[in-house]
Amino acid sequence: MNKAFSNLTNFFQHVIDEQLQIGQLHDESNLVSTMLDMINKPTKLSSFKITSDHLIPMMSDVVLAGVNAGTVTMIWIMIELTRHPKVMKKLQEEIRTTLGSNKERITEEDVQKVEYLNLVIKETFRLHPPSPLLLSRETMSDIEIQGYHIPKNTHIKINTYTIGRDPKCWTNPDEFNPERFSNTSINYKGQHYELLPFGAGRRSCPGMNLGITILELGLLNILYFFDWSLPNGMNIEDIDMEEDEDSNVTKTLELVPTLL
Ligand code: HEM
Repeated sequence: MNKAFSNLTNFFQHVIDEQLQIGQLHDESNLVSTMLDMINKPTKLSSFKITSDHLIPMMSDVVLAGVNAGTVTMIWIMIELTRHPKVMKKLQEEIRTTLGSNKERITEEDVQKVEYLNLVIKETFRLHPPSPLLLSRETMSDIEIQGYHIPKNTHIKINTYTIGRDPKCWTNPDEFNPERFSNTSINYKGQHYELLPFGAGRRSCPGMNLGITILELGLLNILYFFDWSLPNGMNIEDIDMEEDEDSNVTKTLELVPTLL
């Protein structure tokens, strides 16, 4: 682990050095450039000041906390779409109709235009939250929950995986059915405790908006330009639906793209 972190730190330092060499500050589309720019800007005494010590930890947050959860969610979405061809067809038709034909590139402006994609994302988060136990919490005082006494300083895990499949919260909870979200205001922003893929409260995910944008942009691209099928000889029943044993669940899936 030390070796892996040391390699990662060297890599981040290399990216920073490269950016410093290019010397093009004020580029808002580039995170490293933006942070370097903030280091040089004067700040009010009372506000948070970014220094060069913050750079590598912040880059590592973005890569470690940000890349895996989005990647795993995208893989689970593709798995569920492959297992449910009618949903895949409906989604691709809606994407292609909404965005129009002959598009050369999907851009951020296209994100959030496709309502059904949002339902598919919510339904996948419900069944496959990428951080099923969230971050641990610790009780600050003795509390009583449903007759159970929980002492001060107890570590608590919130099991969003089980909540997402709880029949008290969801009708036919094991069924993948994005339409269940069509007439409800339930979203993943931390106010609805039955769906908490980004957690809730002060320690909820600060990268939610970026995570959702990356997810939508990636999915729009792969679903607009390509049709997807399982490799020859593989059937829907052969898809492994087990989560890997990991608190930050990982997953793989092999699919064959066909360019439209
Ligand atoms: C689909 C994408 C993502 C999902 C599902 C996700 C999910 C989560 C969850 C469940 C937590 C724990 C929240 C809690 O315990 O209440 C968390 C924390 C965190 N996430 Fe994300 N995340 C995503 C993307 C990102 C991105 C893109 C970034 C950064 C660019 C990011 C940065 C972080 C950080 C720094 C924390 C720790 C916050 C703290 O300790 O206070 N995440 N995320």
